[in-house]
Amino acid sequence: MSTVRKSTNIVWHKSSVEKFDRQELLQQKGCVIWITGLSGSGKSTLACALSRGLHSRGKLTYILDGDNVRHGLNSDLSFKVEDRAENIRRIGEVAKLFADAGIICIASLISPYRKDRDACRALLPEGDFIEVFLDVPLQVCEARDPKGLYKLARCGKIKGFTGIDDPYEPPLNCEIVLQQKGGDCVSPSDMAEKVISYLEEKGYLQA
Ligand SMILES: Nc1ncnc2c1ncn2[C@@H]1O[C@H](COP(=O)(O)OS(=O)(=O)O)[C@@H](OP(=O)(O)O)[C@H]1O
Ligand SMILES: Nc1ncnc2c1ncn2[C@@H]1O[C@H](COP(=O)(O)OP(=O)(O)O)[C@@H](O)[C@H]1O
Repeated sequence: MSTVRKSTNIVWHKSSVEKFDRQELLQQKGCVIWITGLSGSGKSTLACALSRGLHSRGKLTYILDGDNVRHGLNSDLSFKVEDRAENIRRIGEVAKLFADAGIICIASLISPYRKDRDACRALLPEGDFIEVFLDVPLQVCEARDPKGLYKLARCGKIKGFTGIDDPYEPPLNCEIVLQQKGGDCVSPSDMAEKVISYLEEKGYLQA
C-alpha cells in the first residue's frame, strides 16, 4: 500500500471492551469475506444471499458493496488504476474495523488487482481474510449485462472497463473459488451455503 502517513504524535488508546468481549456477546468471530470477480459475475447477489443465510442463523453481518460505497465514502474516486487502489484500500480498512467489531463483514467489489487485495489481506490476523473468487467467464458476464455497461464499453462509451479494456487478475491462492461455467448453473443460495460451510468448519460461527 502506498499511502503516506501524515499524522504524527498519535498514540493508540486502548479500550476495556475488546474484540474478544464483542465476539462473546455476538457468539461469532469477526472476519472479512472478500468477494472478487468481474462486473456481472454475481458478487452483489452472492453477498446478499450470504448475508441473508447468516442472518437467519442469528449471525451479524454487514455488506460493503463497491458500487454502494462509491455513492458515499468513495464518491471522489474514479476507475483509474490509482483510484481503484484507493477504493480497495479504504474498503479494506473499513472492513477491518467491522471485523474488529466482531461482525462478519462481506466486501463485494471487483478489486481487479492482486496486490490491492493482498494488501487488504495483510491488514487482518491470519485466517480472518477469506477471499472468494467468483470465477465466471467474461462471455457469461457480458451476456448478463444487467446494467448495460458491457454494451457501452464495447462501443467505446465507457473507457477502461474491467475485462474489456482494463485488466482483471484472478486470485492465485484464494480460500474459495465458486465457478459458474458452461450450462451448469449454480444458484446464489447454493454458493452462499458453500461459504457458510467454510465459516462453520473454520469456527467463525461461534465465539
Ligand atoms: N470502468 C469500469 N470498470 C468496472 N466497473 C465499472 C466501471 N465503470 C463503472 N463501473 C461500475 O462500478 C462497479 C465496480 O465498482 P468497484 O468499486 O467494485 O470497482 S473496483 O473494485 O474499484 O475496481 C461495477 O459494478 P458491478 O457490476 O457490481 O461489479 C460497475 O457497475
Ligand atoms: N448464481 C447466479 N446464477 C445466475 N445468475 C446470477 C447468479 N448470480 C447473479 N446472477 C445474475 O447476474 C447478474 C449480475 O449479478 P450481480 O450480483 O449484480 O453481479 P456483480 O455484483 O458482480 O456485478 C444479475 O442479473 C443477477 O441476477
